[in-house]
Amino acid sequence: MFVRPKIIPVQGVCCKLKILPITFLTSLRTADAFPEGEKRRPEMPLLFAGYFFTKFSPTCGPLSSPFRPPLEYCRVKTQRDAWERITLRHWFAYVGFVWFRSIESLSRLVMNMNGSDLSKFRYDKAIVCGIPSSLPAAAQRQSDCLEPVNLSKALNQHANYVRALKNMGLQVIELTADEQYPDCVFVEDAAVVCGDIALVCRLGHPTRRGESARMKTVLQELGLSVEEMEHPATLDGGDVLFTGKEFLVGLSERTNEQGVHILAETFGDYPVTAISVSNHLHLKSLMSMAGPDTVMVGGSSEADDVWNEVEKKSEVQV
Ligand SMILES: CN(C)C(=N)NCCC[C@H](N)C(=O)O
Repeated sequence: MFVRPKIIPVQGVCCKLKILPITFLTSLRTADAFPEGEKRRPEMPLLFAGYFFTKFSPTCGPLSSPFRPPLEYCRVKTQRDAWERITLRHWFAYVGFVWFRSIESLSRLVMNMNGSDLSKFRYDKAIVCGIPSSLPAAAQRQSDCLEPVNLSKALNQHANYVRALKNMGLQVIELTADEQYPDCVFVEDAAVVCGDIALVCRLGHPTRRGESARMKTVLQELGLSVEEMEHPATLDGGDVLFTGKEFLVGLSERTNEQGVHILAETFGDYPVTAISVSNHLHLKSLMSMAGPDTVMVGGSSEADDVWNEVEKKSEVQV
């Protein structure tokens, strides 16, 4: 089942020819991403149509605006949905190869068309930290009844993770495990990096605050412009979801309003929106980016509530 796109009359022959098959395919894929019973978004095909209209025909710009959806991100529930949505872009790129004899030029066009600048997600370095043997006994847990951490399994998973990062061509900066800090493996909490700016966090849990000092030195050595958060602000990187267009920041047990405020000051080029998170550790325990403009959201009712708040508050709305 999918929602049949409404084709808006448009001036310009070349525009009409290119738009039809692409709009059709888009509507099919969009409907796939929303399981039976979930609210359909008939406006999505129109969004794509709208972009084609504005990009291909100078005469039809104003037509596109009333049909834009309230939020530019697409919510997916599984990796398969995310993959399908992203393959759609590859399909565009393939068509581009045939039409333009240059994948580069069309993929650039597709990115502009969707307003997503993929360069914001193109990384060349990754920082990781080893797992200390103190983790199973002393790391913070959300509940005492959780299954104990299996250290050898964790070490094995971590080694695979580092290998995967290296295979992607990233330069991997490997920090040694610090036994003083049982949670030090979760490096993403200690700093937020965007472009050439790094914000060293004051972590929300007092047992983790000391992790920031080493991270600060590493980021400075990488030549980034480093800012540091001070008392009373707290923020864990796990609460920070960068979509490429804005920051969504969980207000949680670990991240307070002052922390959100400092993040907004530090990364002034982007809108920053606070989202309430309760019953879960971080915003990114509930959702994460799965591709350009594609957010993977958990299936729990808490994840639904938090996503609803994102829909209401996100700055990337028209
Ligand atoms: C989104 N995630 C998973 C994170 N960014 N960090 C998890 C930190 C877990 C650690 N035991 C703690 O309680 O701090």
